[in-house]
Amino acid sequence: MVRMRNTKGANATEIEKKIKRGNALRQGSAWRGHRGLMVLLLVALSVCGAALWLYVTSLDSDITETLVRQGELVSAQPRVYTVQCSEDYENYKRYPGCTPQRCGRAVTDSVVTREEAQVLRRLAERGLALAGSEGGASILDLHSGALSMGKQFVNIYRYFGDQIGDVFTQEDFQLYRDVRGRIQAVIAETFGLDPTLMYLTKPTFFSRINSTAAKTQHDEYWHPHIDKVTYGSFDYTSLLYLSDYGSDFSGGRFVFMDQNGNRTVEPRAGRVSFFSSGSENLHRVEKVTWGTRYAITVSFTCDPAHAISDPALP
Ligand SMILES: O=C(O)CCC(=O)C(=O)O
Ligand SMILES: [Fe+2]
Repeated sequence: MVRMRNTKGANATEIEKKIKRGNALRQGSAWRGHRGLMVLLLVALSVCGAALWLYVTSLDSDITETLVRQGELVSAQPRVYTVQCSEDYENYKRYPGCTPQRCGRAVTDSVVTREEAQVLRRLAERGLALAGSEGGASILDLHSGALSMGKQFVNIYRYFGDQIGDVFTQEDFQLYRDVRGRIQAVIAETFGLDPTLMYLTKPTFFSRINSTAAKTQHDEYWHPHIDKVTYGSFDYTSLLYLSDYGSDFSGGRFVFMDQNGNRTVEPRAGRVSFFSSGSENLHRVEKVTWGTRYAITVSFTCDPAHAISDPALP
C-alpha cells in the first residue's frame, strides 16, 4: 500500500512538472510574441520622435543657437561668424578701407581683461549712482555728458560742474581711451580695414539694466533694431560687457535675429562683441529678469563728418 501510494505520488509529481513546463513554454512564446510587438512599438516611437524633432528644428524662428556661452573663454583670436552684407551700405557714401565689404560678427575675451572690466564697471556704478532712470535702463554717455535722471537726461558736466572731478579720475578716462583703441584695432584686423580710417562715433555710452519696469520709451531696450537705422552714423558696433550673465544677472543675453533663427551671445565681464551695423545684424537684448547688467556701447563710423573725439574730463 505504501509502495502503491508512493507510485501514485510519483506520477502526480511527474504530471505537475509537465503542466508547469507546459505553462512555462506557453508563457515564453507569449513573451516572444509581445517582444516583437514591443520592438515594433519602439521603432514606431523612435521614427515619430525623430520626425517631431526634425519638424521642431525646422521652425526657424524658434531656434536659439548660443554662439558664445558665458563660461567659455574666447582667447587668442576672435571667434568670427561671417554673414552676407546687406544693401544698406549702398545708400551711403563709400569709404574704401572702412565701409563694410565683409560683414559679420565676432567675439573676443582677450582684448580687455576682467580686471579692466571691473575698473570700468566701478566707473559706471559711480557715475550712474549720481542719478539713473526711474525705469530699468539707465545710460551714461561720457562724451556728451548725458546721464539718465528720472524720466529724462541731464548733462553731468553742466549739472555737477567741477564736482565731477571727484567722481571720475583721469586714469578712468585714460583706460576708456585705451580700451577704445584696442577695440578699434581688433575690428580693423578682423574685417580687413585700415584702423586710421575708422572713427569713434556717437552715441557711445555705459548702460545699466535691471528688471525694474520701464517708465518711458528710453527704458525699452529690448526692441529688435538695426544700429545703422537707429543711430545713422554707425558702421561697426562693439559692446564691451562689464558683468556676467548667470551670476550678476539673468536674461539680458544679446540676440542676433537671423531669418533662419536666433543666435545669442552671453555677456561675460571683459568680453567684446562686435559686428557690422547694417540690417545683416538685426538684434535685440533679452529683458533682464534679475540682477544688474553693465555694458559699454562703443561704435565706429567710416564718415569723418560723424567722428567724435574721445571722452575727456573737462
Ligand atoms: O548691450 C547690448 O548688448 C546691446 C545694446 C545695443 O543693442 C545698442 O546699444 O544698440
Ligand atoms: Fe544695438
